[in-house]
Amino acid sequence: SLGKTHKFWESQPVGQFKDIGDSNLPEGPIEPPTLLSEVKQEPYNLPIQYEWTTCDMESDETCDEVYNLLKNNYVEDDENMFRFNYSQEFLTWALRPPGYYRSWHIGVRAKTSKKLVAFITGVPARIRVRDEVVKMAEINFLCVHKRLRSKRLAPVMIKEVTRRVHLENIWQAAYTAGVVLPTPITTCQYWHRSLNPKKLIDVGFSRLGARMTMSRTIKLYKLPDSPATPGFRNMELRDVPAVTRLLRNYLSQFVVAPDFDENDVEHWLLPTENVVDSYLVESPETHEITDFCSFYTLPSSILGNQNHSTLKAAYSYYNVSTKTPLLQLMNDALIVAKQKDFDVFNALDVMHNESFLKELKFGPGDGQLHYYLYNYRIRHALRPSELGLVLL
Ligand SMILES: CCCCCCCCCCCCCC(=O)CSCCNC(=O)CCNC(=O)[C@H](O)C(C)(C)COP(=O)(O)OP(=O)(O)OC[C@H]1O[C@@H](n2cnc3c(N)ncnc32)[C@H](O)[C@@H]1OP(=O)(O)O
Ligand SMILES: CN(C)Cc1n[nH]c2ccc(-c3ccc(F)cc3OCCn3ccnc3)cc12
Repeated sequence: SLGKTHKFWESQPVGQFKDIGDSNLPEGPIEPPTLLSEVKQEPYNLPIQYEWTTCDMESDETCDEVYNLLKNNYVEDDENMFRFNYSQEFLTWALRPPGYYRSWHIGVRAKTSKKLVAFITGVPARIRVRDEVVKMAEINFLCVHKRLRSKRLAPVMIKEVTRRVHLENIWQAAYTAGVVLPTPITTCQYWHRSLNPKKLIDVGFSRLGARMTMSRTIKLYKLPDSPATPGFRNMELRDVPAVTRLLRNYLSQFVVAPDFDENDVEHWLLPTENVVDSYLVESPETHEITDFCSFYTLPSSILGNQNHSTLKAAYSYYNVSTKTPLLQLMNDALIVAKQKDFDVFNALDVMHNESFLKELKFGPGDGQLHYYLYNYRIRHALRPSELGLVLL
C-alpha cells in the first residue's frame, strides 16, 4: 500500500498516506458539506450494458437475489477456503435499522438478463468521535460479481453510494475492510475460539497441534454445559432502557463508538433468531442489570469440502462488564454459543477484548480488519483498544 498508487482513493476526501505524521492537519471533516442543490442529481454512468437498481430488502425476491450474489461472490479468507454466507434474515436486519434509506441499498443489473451483478449498501448511524457525535453512513456489502472484477466498477459503486448519502445531507462514513486502503484509523487482529475442534480440523480451518491427539484437542476446548454466572439470562424487550444505559456508559470510554439510543439498542441488540444473541446479568439480590454480552451469527460457506458445506460462526458484538469479570462473562458467552451448536467463536481485539482472548483459548486469525472513516481525519491512528465500534 505504501508503494502502490490508489488512483481512485487518492481522489477522495480520506486520509492520504502522504499525510501520515503531518500533525498540522486538523482532526475532523476533510471537506465541508456542499449545498444539496450542488449534489449531482442523476446517478453516475455505468458501462452501457448495466443499469442501477434500488434493492427493496423487504421483497423476498430481491432479498434472495442479494443473498445469492453475496453467497457466491462476497468476501473469502486469504486461502479461498471459506466465503461469508450472510443469511437473508441477517441481511434484512443489517440493512433496516431505525431511519434507514431504501435508496442506499444499491444494486447493478445487466440490462439484458436483469441479473444482479453488483451491490453496495449504506445505513445511517450516529458515530461519536471523541466528543463529537457525527451523522454517518455505515457502508457495507460492496460486492462485484467474480466475472466483472478489475473493471473499475467498485469506484463507480462507491461514488454512487456517496452521492445518495450526500442527498440526505450526510457527509461522513465509516467502513471496514480486510484490504489496506488510504488510510486506516486502526487495524485490528481477529481471533478464533474453537467450539467444535473436530469439525474445524476436518475442514482445514484449524490444524491438530504438535504432540496433540484429537481426543486431547477435544478435551482442551471442552466447556461446561451451562453458564457459571448467577442471573445470566437472555435479554428481553423490557431490558432495553437498562441495557441502553449500561452500553452508553461503557462505550463513552472509547475514542470512536456508536451513539446508541433505545431505538438503536432495540434493533441491534434484542435477540433475533439466527441473527443476534444477547444476554445480561441481572443481580439475583438487587435485580440491577450489571453486565451484558452479545454475538451475531455469520456462517461461512466451506469451499470444496466433501463432508461439510457450512462453518457456523459466532462473532463477538458488544460486551459490557461492570460486576462480572469480563473473562467470566465471555466464558459464559462461549458456553451458550457452544450450546447453540456454533463451531467457532470469533472476536476482534477491539475494546477490552485483548484481556480475555488468550486466557479463553482464542487463537490468532490469519488476517486483519482495517477501520476507515470517510471525510473525517483522525490525527493519529488509534489502538484497537480505543475503538468501540463493531461493523457487521
Ligand atoms: C459521505 C458518504 C461516503 C460513502 C462512501 C464511503 C467509502 C466506502 C468504500 C467502500 C467500503 C466497502 C466496505 C465493505 O463492503 C466491507 S469490505 C468487503 C468488500 N467486498 C469484498 O471483498 C467482496 C469480494 N470482492 C469484490 O466484490 C470486489 O473485489 C470489490 C467490489 C471489493 C472490488 O472490486 P474489483 O473489481 O476487485 O476492483 P475494481 O472495481 O477494479 O476497483 C479497484 C479499486 O477499488 C478499490 N477497492 C478494492 N476493494 C475495496 C474495498 N473493499 N473497499 C473500498 N475500495 C476497494 C481498490 O483499492 C481500487 O481503488 P484504487 O485504484 O484507488 O486503489
Ligand atoms: C466486517 N465486515 C465488513 C465483513 C468483512 N469484510 N472483509 C472482512 C475481512 C475479515 C473479516 C473478519 C472479521 C472478524 C473475524 F473474526 C474474521 C474475519 O474474516 C476471517 C476471514 N474470512 C473471510 C471470509 N470468511 C472468513 C470480516 C470482513
